[in-house]
Amino acid sequence: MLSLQHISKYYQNGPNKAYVINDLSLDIEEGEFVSIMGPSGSGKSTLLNIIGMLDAPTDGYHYFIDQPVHQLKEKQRSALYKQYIGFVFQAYHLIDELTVYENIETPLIYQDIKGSERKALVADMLDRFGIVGKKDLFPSQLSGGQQQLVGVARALISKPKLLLADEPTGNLNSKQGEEIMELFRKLNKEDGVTIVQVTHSEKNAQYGSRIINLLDGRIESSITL
Ligand SMILES: Nc1ncnc2c1ncn2[C@@H]1O[C@H](COP(=O)(O)OP(=O)(O)OP(=O)(O)O)[C@@H](O)[C@H]1O
Repeated sequence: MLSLQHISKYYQNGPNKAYVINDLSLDIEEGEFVSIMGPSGSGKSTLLNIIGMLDAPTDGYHYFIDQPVHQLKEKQRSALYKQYIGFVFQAYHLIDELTVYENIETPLIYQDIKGSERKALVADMLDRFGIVGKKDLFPSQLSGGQQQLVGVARALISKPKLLLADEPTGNLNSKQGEEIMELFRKLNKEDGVTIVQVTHSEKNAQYGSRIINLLDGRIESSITL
């Protein structure tokens, strides 16, 4: 599904280059559920953002669904992202002024999907996530776990092939966190969604099929579970 080859990302620090990702190569197959771990500052979020095309590497080759991402123009990258990728963030990134319903609907509006179809898709998603009764509430009126469910529902509404999650349970209590992990497991096993998550939790990492440990912007180990 994706291939990173000799990827580096550095920031120019006076005359020095501060490497955040250092000559990293990684292939991820369709259907995998990969957990990225490593100490703070090891480059986990940067790597996830590069995979999700939200950040561009300074060097290297990046292929996604056979497209050479490193050669694409911004507009083409953004079209690829919209078609194939869903992103879940630790801090939810919901829009405060929109209701639950409207938050979930937003990606469909960007995809120019017509009103009646949007309505049916959002209704399905609300039903599936058991949040029909919350649809007219605003994010601030929900618990953290419920907000993250909305974040995941929004990421999934456009049926992405690749779901990226940066510490998706970071702000949740352990029960809420388990629910999100169970949901990811189901999405991966039953719906075939490829998942890459960044996590500090060994327990959450075990939900996946492979654990990649980063250290100083390099892969220290890759363990298949
Ligand atoms: N704009 C920038 N300029 C300079 N350095 C940066 C910039 N953005 C990120 N970095 C550095 O990149 C390094 C890796 O950051 P990243 O967020 O990828 O780490 P992480 O492993 O996800 O950390 P954490 O677990 O704390 O979230 C950090 O040392 C950070 O200071």
